[in-house]
Amino acid sequence: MSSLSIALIGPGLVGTEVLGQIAAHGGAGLRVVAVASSRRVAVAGAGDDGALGLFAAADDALDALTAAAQRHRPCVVVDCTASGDVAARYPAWLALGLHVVTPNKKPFAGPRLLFDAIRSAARAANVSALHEASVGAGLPILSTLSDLVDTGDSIVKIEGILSGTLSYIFNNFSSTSTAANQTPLSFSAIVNEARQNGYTEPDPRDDLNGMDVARKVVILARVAGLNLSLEDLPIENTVPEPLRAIPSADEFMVRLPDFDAHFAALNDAARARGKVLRCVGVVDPVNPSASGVKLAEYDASHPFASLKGSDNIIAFTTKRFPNPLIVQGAGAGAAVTAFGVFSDILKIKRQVEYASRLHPNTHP
Ligand SMILES: NC(=O)C1=CN([C@@H]2O[C@H](COP(=O)(O)OP(=O)(O)OC[C@H]3O[C@@H](n4cnc5c(N)ncnc54)[C@H](OP(=O)(O)O)[C@@H]3O)[C@@H](O)[C@H]2O)C=CC1
Ligand SMILES: N[C@@H](CC=O)C(=O)O
Repeated sequence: MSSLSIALIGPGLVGTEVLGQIAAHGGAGLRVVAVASSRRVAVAGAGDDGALGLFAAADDALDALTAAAQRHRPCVVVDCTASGDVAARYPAWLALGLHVVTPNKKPFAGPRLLFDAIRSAARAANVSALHEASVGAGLPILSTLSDLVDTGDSIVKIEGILSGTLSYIFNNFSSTSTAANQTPLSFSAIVNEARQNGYTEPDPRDDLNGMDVARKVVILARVAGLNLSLEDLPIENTVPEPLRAIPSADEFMVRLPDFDAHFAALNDAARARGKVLRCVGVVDPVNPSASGVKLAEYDASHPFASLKGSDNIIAFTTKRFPNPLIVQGAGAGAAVTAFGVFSDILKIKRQVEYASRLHPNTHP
């Protein structure tokens, strides 16, 4: 018996993996009642055991998904897009009594008004809007931060490598250049690998221009109780100026090798000083103007210098943890991101089951 329905938007890399993990777990007691992309939707019939229909073209795919979600409450809308338009619908979904789970950063890092509207709509309708995977993919970063804040700790600083893509790029770039017996991989070749591995945003410039990290900095700051927005942050943009306005991501990738020498020079200059390049995000509640995204050089002995693969590392310095509490592990890729989404869904399922034991005949 399924106690919770799923209406999933965005069956791309992450969305397909979420559906795959649910199926591989025998359905996990969940029932998928709608799947929508930008122009197509498949929905289940109105009856309790209606199967998911064929994926059909629709101008109003999200309206059809919303109607199916309402018919099958309690239901979680799972947003696996990177869309601001989809994000703008969260307050309405929550007000309808639908839960929301997402790895999308835009709803929580965009306009402060939307962030506040999401939180107050969720409170008013007694439903959840969970987004663990929006920072650090499947790593327990937002849940750890919420627990620290909710139990009265004071956040002194949050600092870390928050991009799986930039971690992968700079970990590999510094290591291939320093190994004497290895042909160094070019910057553009490593960016291409990160894209093929599923670490980048749909447009890899959203990683390279610092915006993905900046969004994570804003989310961390807001969950920590600070009133910070993207406009308040200095953000270091590593995309070469002539490539910033190119319309398509594919064309950007074709032109990127023209700038390999520029990136090799940056890397070699750091190396000559015995350092490596790393892109770091900082939330500093004590001195908010020190918050931001920077490309900095680190000694080889620094914990940020020895990461592997797409690892993220986040250090929470707090009143209780003057020696920081550290969370580290793979911070991008379909499997770990879908794990973060799936585990948020299961948290809601447990709440729904508990509530229905306490108050049979009511939902959500
Ligand atoms: N990749 C990773 O490691 C991580 C990703 N994330 C986040 O996960 C999200 C998904 O990323 P990813 O799977 O790589 O992206 P993809 O580009 O692979 O998939 C995006 C999906 O969203 C759909 N979509 C886009 N716009 C709309 C819209 N307006 N209405 C309905 N559907 C829409 C697309 O459908 P169509 O083709 O029809 O446009 C596509 O199915 C992003 O927010 C990303 O930041 C978070 C953590 C880690
Ligand atoms: N593009 C992002 C994906 C996860 O948020 C990253 O590289 O970290």
